[in-house]
Amino acid sequence: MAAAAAATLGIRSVPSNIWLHKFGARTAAASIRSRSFTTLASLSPVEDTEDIQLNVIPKEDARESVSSTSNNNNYKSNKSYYPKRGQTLELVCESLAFKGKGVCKVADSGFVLMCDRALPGERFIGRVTRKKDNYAEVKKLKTITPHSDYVEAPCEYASHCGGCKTQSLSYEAQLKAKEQQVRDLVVHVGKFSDQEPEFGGVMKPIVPCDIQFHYRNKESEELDILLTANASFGLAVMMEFSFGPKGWVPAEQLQEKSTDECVYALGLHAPGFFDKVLNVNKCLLQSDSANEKSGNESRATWRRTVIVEDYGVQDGRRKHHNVLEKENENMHEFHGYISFKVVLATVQECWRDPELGLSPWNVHSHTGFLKHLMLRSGRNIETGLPELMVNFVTSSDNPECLRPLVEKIATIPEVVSIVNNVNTSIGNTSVGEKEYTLYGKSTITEILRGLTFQISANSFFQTNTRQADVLYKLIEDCAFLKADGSEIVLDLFCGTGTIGLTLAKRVKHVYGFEVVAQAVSDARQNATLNFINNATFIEGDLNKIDSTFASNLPKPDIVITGLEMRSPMAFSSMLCEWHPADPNRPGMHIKLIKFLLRLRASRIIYVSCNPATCARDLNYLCYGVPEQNIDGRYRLSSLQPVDMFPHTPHIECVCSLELR
Ligand SMILES: C[S@@+](CC[C@H](N)C(=O)[O-])C[C@H]1O[C@@H](n2cnc3c(N)ncnc32)[C@H](O)[C@@H]1O
Repeated sequence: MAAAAAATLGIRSVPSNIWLHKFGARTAAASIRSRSFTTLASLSPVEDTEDIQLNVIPKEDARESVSSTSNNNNYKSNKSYYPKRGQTLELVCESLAFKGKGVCKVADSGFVLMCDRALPGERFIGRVTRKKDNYAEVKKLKTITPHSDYVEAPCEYASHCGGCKTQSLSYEAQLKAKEQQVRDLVVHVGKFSDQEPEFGGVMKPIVPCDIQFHYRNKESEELDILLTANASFGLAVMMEFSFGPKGWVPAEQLQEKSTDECVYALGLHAPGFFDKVLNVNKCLLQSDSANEKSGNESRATWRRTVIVEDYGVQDGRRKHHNVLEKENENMHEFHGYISFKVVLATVQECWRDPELGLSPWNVHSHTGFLKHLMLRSGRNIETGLPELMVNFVTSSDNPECLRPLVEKIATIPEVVSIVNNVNTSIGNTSVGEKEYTLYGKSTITEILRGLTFQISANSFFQTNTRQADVLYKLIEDCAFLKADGSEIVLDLFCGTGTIGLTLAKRVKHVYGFEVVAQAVSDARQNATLNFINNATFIEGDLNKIDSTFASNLPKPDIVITGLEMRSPMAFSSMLCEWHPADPNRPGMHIKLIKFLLRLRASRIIYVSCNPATCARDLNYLCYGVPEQNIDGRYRLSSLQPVDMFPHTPHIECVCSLELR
């Protein structure tokens, strides 16, 4: 069957490397070796090692011994080499993989080493920290030669915060790396052949995020970057801060910081640590470099200067509001940002006050009250001005404790909603079992593709509204709607109904499925708000469907599937073996894949923010799952990467599949 599919589709690679289903160390090495690469890990001693002692691997430590030396790296091996935990190597980063980890390879064997914060082209010394059968993780100890697309990272937290890992890579290089990553995954996981002429037409160049060019000065870039700071959140639309009992200060800054800065933190998680919170205070409030700028001052800088100089956090709000009211245009993200900054400053200013009796959540002892502060911005649909939702996530049900904070925040004009999500679980999630509205409304609004959307605290909404507009336009283009009102659209993972509703006016009916009750209720409300009466939203878990799923609905012509990235997936699907029936695997559940293959809608538009699982699911839909006797039925007609979040590892893909 697979062979037949290959013949029909033309662009499937010959399955000599079984990347997808049997990706053990041997196959990994073989597959990687079959690709051309010029940068290799070296075992040769490094001259300038200072305190870093490079380990030359003893023969007995390698599974297969290392032989002679000499090639570009003065090293040559004719056998595989597998480094051990604790060993120190000189490495060159070749490319970026999922989650922005740098990919390096051992000479000749092609054994893969992944290193956080290594950037393509960078030569560095790294220590192996974790070893798996088919790859190892490495901690960067020292850069020997930086990558060639180096730019100065504008944010002071760049090297410590878990969000914007690629700030010091030029934006062009970031785009190139993201595009390459998608291409690699589609070829090696999806098993589509990039050697076929059709591939060029299928794989589109990445769509950049134009926000890069909106605020040209460094200050403004810093704003953008901060707004993308918490990995999954985007530009001026949503930010999540965590409370912690002890602030985390990077080792190199310990000397500079006063000790009281380490006590009770509210900020961003240190990369890779669920229990370390980097206090975000100065970064959002500092004015130094804005004040240094003169003459050629952009509007953005001017606004920022106004805020910084005249906008006393407590007293100047009205003044700032007046400034905002005089402004219009498409600057609402920036306005939203300023409001974020003021809310954060206000909370930072008073939450530690002992009289309030508020304590931060301790992830180890499971004590404390305040877990997260979530800020979400939308737009007032009449004025276009930003409106903000402030969401306190607490560990227990005691909203009255928040009253003094609420009173202060409520005086910020842009704040229209303050809610409290109560999450009594010991986990770190922000969705509460209970939600209280402590001030104003329980939702905010946003405008997207000419429609108005209402968003609750726990409903998904694309976090970079400006780029979401671009994304949704691409989806609309891929849908090739007849626009004669005859088609049925099935919008899976519909969130607040955004994608389906943007198509609704040109089709017969939209059916949306979503697991979060609040989002379903928002979606229904959004249909009403936009006078759309041909959309039905249904609550349900798409991982738990049975053979009767959607059997009572008319057969859809177009299926949109807009998946979510779930946290623990990393790049494992690219490098590790996985089982297609594993219900915990991220991406689409195999039951859903089977459903789609049975359904045979003419077109599927698969929107994903995880190119690894996306590539795997595309493989299923096109080539089937031979182990389960499932035949593929689709042809990948286009794959469009989109950069929604510059400086972060995130990549969105819009894939169009046509029924064969
Ligand atoms: C990335 S969001 C996309 C939402 C929407 N398609 C959009 O573009 O705005 C993914 C959505 O899938 C929902 N979701 C996640 N797992 C689900 C499941 N098992 N069943 C149904 N919906 C799910 C989430 O609640 C979220 O609203």
